[in-house]
Amino acid sequence: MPLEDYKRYGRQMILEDFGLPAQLKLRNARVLVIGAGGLGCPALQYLAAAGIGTIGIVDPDEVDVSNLHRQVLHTSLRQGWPKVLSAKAAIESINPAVHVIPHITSLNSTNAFPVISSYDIVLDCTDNPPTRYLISDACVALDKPLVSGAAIRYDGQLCVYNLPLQSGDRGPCYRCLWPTPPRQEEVGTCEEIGVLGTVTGMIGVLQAQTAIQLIVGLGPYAPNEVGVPTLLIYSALASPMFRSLKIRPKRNDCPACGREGGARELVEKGEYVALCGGMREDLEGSGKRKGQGRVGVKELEARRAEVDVLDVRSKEEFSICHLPEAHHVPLNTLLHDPLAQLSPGKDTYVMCKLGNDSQVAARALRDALGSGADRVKDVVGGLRAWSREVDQSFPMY
Ligand SMILES: Nc1ncnc2c1ncn2[C@@H]1O[C@H](COP(=O)(O)OP(=O)(O)OP(=O)(O)O)[C@@H](O)[C@H]1O
Ligand SMILES: [Zn+2]
Repeated sequence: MPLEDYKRYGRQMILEDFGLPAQLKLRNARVLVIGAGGLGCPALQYLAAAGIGTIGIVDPDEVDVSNLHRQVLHTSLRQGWPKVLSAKAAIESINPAVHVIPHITSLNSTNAFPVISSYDIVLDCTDNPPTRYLISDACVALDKPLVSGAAIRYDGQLCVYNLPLQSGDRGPCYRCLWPTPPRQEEVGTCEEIGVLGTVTGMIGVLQAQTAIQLIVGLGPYAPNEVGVPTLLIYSALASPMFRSLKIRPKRNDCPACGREGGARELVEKGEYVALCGGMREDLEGSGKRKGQGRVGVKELEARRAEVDVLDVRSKEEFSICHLPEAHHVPLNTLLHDPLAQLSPGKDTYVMCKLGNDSQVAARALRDALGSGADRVKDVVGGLRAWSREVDQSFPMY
């Protein structure tokens, strides 16, 4: 090891059960981090600082200002950079000895095997169910331990899937634990429902720590330990904040890890988006489609004085910004008693941030109304489209 590295890593090398051998294991290790966002950034930061020799990073996305409260490797000056290159630059300034391999691409069923195969351990730091199933299946097929993290709102989870056990067998995979994908309406993104930066930080750091322990063989992953797979549940608002659940062994009927070759076939079939309920076709908020019962923001602008504008966002979001004439009814209140929210004799234009919840609300209002339902419209693209197409000074969050 270079002389300087004795000093650089001295504080961790003197730890019991660590020493020079552990440091050399870290240097020889190859770790793949998929997603350089809220979880990936803190994970990468600590993996690099600890001296992991080779780190691959996969992400197709670019740095946006809305990432910076939690994606701590990216900076204001690197807005617009590919996240992978921004993370690489940050890592190189922390520890120039780390060899960073950039993969500026989305992991998909075509590239999963070639990308993952040359690494020893995989960290799932992504944010969507189709990718989680794909990563898990590919790790089962390639026999790689998978350190999986998730965080949303004030809550997070951590689990090691496909964990090598002392018996020679493997722990359960993601599919064993979550055989059925969540319904689309249960899946919210950070953009839609929010996340605290320190929560993704907690889970990302735990992912890095778990990877280090797996590489070195520490604690539950020491060679003489049984290595019981657990699901760690973190909730910043709960007391205690951490709970740990022992999870069941792998399922014999798991389509991925329950039979030889199953996982490989699943990756090759590549039906991940379909498995998770297809694209959010009818709930997409891109602002492009204007069907029956939908209006664009230009029409809202033209008619805002004569219609009733109903804003169905949460009270927190409404307090951040709203149209002055908007009348506020959070989605859940509206769904509880749709008709109570309608102003008589006026057309109602329903809006939200992106144009997803407003569709749900408008549908409920129309169903409740029966005849005359066409007086209820939802505003395509929501306030995001308003801030882009009508009033650029309107705050967007
Ligand atoms: N299939 C995939 N392959 C590689 N990276 C992925 C894949 N799916 C998601 N990601 C990346 O995982 C990261 C997840 O980060 P995070 O959850 O913090 O969300 P974000 O997309 O950056 O932000 P926001 O949801 O606020 O727009 C993102 O950078 C995203 O591009
Ligand atoms: Zn399984």
